[in-house]
Amino acid sequence: MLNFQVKSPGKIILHGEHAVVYHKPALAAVVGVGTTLKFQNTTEDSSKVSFKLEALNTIFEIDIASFNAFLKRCRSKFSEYKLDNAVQLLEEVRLELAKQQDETIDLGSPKKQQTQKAFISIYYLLAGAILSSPVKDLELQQPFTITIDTELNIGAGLGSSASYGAALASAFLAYAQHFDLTNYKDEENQQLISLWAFESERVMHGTPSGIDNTVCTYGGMLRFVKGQGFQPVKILRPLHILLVDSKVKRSTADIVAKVRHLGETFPEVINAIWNACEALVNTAIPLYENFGTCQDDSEKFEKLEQLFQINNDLMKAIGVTHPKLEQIFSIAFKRGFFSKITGAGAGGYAIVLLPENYASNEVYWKLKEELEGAGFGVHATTAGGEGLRMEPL
Ligand SMILES: Nc1ncnc2c1ncn2[C@@H]1O[C@H](COP(=O)(O)OP(=O)(O)O)[C@@H](O)[C@H]1O
Ligand SMILES: C[C@@](O)(CCOP(=O)(O)O)CC(=O)O
Repeated sequence: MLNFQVKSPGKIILHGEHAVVYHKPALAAVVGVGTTLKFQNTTEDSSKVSFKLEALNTIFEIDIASFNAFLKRCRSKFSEYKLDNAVQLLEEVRLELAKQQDETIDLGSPKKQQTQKAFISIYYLLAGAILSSPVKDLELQQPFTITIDTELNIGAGLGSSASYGAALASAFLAYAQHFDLTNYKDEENQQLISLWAFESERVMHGTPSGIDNTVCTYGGMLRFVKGQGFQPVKILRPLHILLVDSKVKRSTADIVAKVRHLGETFPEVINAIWNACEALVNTAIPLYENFGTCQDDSEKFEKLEQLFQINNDLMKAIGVTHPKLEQIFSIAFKRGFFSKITGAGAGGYAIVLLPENYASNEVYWKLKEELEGAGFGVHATTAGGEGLRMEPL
């Protein structure tokens, strides 16, 4: 196997977060920041493959002989490995890793839970890719090193987990010869990457909708309905977005559970909000699609700003705002910009819609300065660019 790297983007949800969990459509787009995975063959004489996770300051090592013994046990349990056995395989991986605590070298990271989930994903996706390989009885052979670094803040609504999962999935699937660097973009291969990235998402937060792994794999902007798949939204040019990090930590799984409880307590009220989110997504799509088709887009842009506002108010109604996010919204509003929660909310990132010529607008620089002065992380990017890509190193 040649040395290679994977660039896997993060994402924003433009509209429809939370509603998407209840099978309503959502609109998501990749952003210009993401995860980089480097696969390098090791020349040293080693009996281990190793994973350097820069963001967690941790190294995870897998002993080749014990991993192959694990594969052998799995092959005897699941006669022909298919994704239908995924639930069972994940259980086997959890048991195996619990037995192998010693294999983990923790470099003093306090982020134990994050680290544990990151390790489970590696073991699970590597085993899954090899067990389902078109090469019969494939095993781990030569030692290799995988280094993963990210520009995404973890657990903040930019899809760091899906970006991580898709990077791992593509690397392991290529290693297990499902495809190579020339054909990974074929439809069936992208489907496979997204499927395994979804499996990693299940490790991270239980019952993901699947929107994050889909958009991160395919890229662009897309309309997604849980259980039904997605359609690309054909945009003429990427959208300009300001990512604003509230620096408030939160867990997607906890917020989704809280919102679910609210919906169970007031089903009619909350269902009305999900219906409004659906109408909002359907109204927004033609605006995004037509953006850039004529010289003056100002009317469309103003409508999108209004939809940002309505969407954000709907999110506030389900209780997923935070005083720090409110501070961001009010700073942006004061300067004439529209912003909203993206992803689970209750912290994490807010997004501000930027006009085409924002960089030559003095008010934009004032906005940036004021947000930074208030202690927020600010990063201007585009939404709707390229999805996951693999290239030789
Ligand atoms: N670069 C990375 N390296 C290792 N693990 C990562 C990385 N990025 C994300 N993760 C994993 O993803 C989890 C975060 O998932 P989640 O709470 O859904 O956040 P997000 O909204 O950013 O996707 C972390 O606990 C960690 O296990
Ligand atoms: C709230 C939700 O709609 C989006 C969560 O996004 P994130 O994990 O905050 O990036 C949940 C989901 O789609 O699984």
